[in-house]
Amino acid sequence: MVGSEVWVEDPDDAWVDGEVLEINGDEIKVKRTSNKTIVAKTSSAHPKDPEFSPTGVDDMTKLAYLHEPGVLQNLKCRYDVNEIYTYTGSILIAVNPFQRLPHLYNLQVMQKYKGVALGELSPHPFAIADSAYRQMINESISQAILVSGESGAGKTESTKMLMRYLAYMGGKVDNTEERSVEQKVLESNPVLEAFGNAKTVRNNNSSRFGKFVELQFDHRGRISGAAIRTYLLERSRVCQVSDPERNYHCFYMLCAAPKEDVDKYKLGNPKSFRYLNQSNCIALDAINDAEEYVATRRAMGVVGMNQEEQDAIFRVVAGILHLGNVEFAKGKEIDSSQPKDDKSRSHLKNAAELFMCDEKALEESLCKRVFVTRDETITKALDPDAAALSRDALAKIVYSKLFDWLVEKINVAIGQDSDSKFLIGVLDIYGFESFKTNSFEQFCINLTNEKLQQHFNQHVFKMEQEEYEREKIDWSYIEFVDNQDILDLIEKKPGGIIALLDEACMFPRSTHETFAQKLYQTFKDNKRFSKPKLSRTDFTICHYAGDVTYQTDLFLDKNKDYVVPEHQALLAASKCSFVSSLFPPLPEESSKSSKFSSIGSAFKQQLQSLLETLNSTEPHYVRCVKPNNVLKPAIFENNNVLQQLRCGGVMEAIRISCAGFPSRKQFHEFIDRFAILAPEVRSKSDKIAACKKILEKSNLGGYQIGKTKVFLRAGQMAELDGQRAEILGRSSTKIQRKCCTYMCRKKFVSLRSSAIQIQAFCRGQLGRHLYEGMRREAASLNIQKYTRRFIKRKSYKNLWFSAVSIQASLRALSARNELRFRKQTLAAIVIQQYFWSCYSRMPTEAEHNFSLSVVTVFVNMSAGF
Ligand SMILES: Nc1ncnc2c1ncn2[C@@H]1O[C@H](COP(=O)(O)OP(=O)(O)OP(=O)(O)O)[C@@H](O)[C@H]1O
Repeated sequence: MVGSEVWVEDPDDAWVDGEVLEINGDEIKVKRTSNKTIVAKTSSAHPKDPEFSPTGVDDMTKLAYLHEPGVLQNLKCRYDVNEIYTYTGSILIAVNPFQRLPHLYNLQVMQKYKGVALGELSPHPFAIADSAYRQMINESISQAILVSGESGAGKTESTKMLMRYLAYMGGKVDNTEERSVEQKVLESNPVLEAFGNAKTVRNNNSSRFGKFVELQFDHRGRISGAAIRTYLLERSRVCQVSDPERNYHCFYMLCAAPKEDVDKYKLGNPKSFRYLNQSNCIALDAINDAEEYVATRRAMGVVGMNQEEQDAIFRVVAGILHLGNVEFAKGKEIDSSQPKDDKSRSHLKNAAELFMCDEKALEESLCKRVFVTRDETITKALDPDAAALSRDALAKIVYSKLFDWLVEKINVAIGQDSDSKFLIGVLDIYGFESFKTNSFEQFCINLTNEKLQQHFNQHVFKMEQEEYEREKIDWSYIEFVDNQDILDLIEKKPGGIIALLDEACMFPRSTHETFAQKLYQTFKDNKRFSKPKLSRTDFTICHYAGDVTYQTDLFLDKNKDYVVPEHQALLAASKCSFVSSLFPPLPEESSKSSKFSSIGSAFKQQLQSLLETLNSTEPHYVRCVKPNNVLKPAIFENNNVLQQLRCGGVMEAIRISCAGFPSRKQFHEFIDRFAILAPEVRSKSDKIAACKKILEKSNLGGYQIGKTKVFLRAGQMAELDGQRAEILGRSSTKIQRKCCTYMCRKKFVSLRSSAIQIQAFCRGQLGRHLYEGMRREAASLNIQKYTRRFIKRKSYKNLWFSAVSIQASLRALSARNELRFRKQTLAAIVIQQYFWSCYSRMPTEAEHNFSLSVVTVFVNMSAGF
């Protein structure tokens, strides 16, 4: 509808939103918020929820529109606020935050989730683990938690959280010295990571094997035993590492070990070993290899490996490194080979010492091959290239046997409980892979994912059915999407790809070309199989998650799980009991009959048994998503995430849901949202009747009313929203009109009253101004008068005061002068009398003058006072 908000496909951002400007047949014109206009196919547009909350919903099934863009928008807006977990029903989607969020996983959080129903608290792996644990206890059914996702998506981290929670719930309070089962299970992680993890372009700590950990519980719900099953360790990495990846962590740890260990194993700089220096990446920022070495040895102790065993393990690891440095040159005989130089000889010697086998025998096993025919035994020399291949084959088989031994040892140390009542299995397995070049490993990985996908589809389908049954609605017509045809193509016996590969491996003359031809012939009409136009040996399988083209070049070699008899004999004869135990003598029969055993078939068997276990459990799913390829926080790449949601089956789950009734709403939510279509229902207390009335008025068909929810077919929610938008649109026009009138009137009235007020004010102001002016003038006259008067008075007063004070001081002065004169006169008379009395006769004139002068002096002197 023109004016409504929609999602349309976009090559860069997967889905973008905008407002519909025009609809022209099968094309719509959409205006984006950036004002950019785009044209898209009407069929590819999806409605946008006008009521979508900016913080999203914690369960995708609560979305009004359960479609790709809605799912993507919801995950993105939650990721933006570090809400990395979201449910899709009971499936947990975990988007890798690429940053530590410790507050999400502490003990308090574990306590919070204990015993709380799924969905009551925010989505979390603890909630999934708790739900599995409760279901196991309450319903006595074994459980499985399947964690999947592409490399670096966070499977191993999620698995650790799940295991921690299960250990917390089922752990024993044990005061004995002996470590508990759950401690051993948790400590097995660092050991398996040291030997089975490596840095890859996609993950700095990538598990190069699949893992199924089975926790066994007693009738009280306590962990009583455990078992770890591993799948398909990537062997080729031991000899071949491409830049900027690394080999398995244990090699670097050992090179960084304390000096006495490094000396003991004749090691040194990792850059000096060919199996490590093919890549420039040696040290990792986030990993301290020396510390990891110590931690790994400690963990090895916890899982029951004694010092002697630990020494032997690292001796074998060092032996492999030395073996890798043995290079070959042409020997004396034609097409023969021998160690290239003294350096190679010295490494050969070191390898022999570390494997505790005979040096000469080691050299022969690398440079020669024995063929047994019906009549005779022929020894054939190998050329330098073949000897190098033989060396690498030996390194790979030793490492793979070592890894199997570690897993076995851990299992023995943890201990199985044969009386256990139920188990909870946690599967951490590689997700679907599709690279530029895909080899046998990708083929096996994708087979695993097809199998798990089928299991997942069946489960989601079952859950849907259960929901419909609970709600008592008719679900009979829902179609089930099945990938059985792909599984048949790969593993059907006889005639599947694996069977044809095994056949090819058994015929000595087969090559990857003949194998590919056979595939093209056999599957020319299979719609899941195709031959790429420009290739003679590749083949493409149309997997549930998309097309993958495989290169057959190394399929035959990689499928052969074959220990060269010379290698077997050499190491079985090792003086080190640990090494010889890795190569127990083969049963007489198998060593004679066929030297070939198929990795593909063995893996298929392993998967079969895994699926059998899973089928006997109630599954729970954790889908891990890697939001970007730069492994950094806060970057959410739509296309990338969408691809993973498709591969991880999340979109398939949604599709299954869409096949039935993808939109469902609780009665009260439905009424809240759509009562506008039938306003009279607001007064109804019967919610079902109210919902029915709304649906009747909207002229929809095919919907179902359950016991607590309304179930709508795909597209019906949009239809209802459209009707609602129309009514809202009409109402809003009416409201706008009324509002405009009201506003205009209000504005007019207020303007008018303002004008009047201004007029009145102005008039008032004028009057006031006049009055004020007059008042001011009067006041100024008064002031003038007063001032004058004041000045006058003040100056008179001052004059008067001065006169009085002058008078007073004059008077005082004259009085003083008079007094002084009198005093002087009196003094002169006294002095005269004195003189006269002195002379007692009439003084002479001289005396008289003298006394006069004395009197004068005296008078002058006193005048000076
Ligand atoms: N919940 C999380 N919190 C913090 N960081 C995480 C979380 N999940 C994953 N990471 C980060 O992502 C990295 C890759 O995660 P992880 O090793 O679990 O991926 P994976 O899916 O097991 O990959 P692979 O298949 O290669 O083994 C981790 O080393 C960690 O740095």
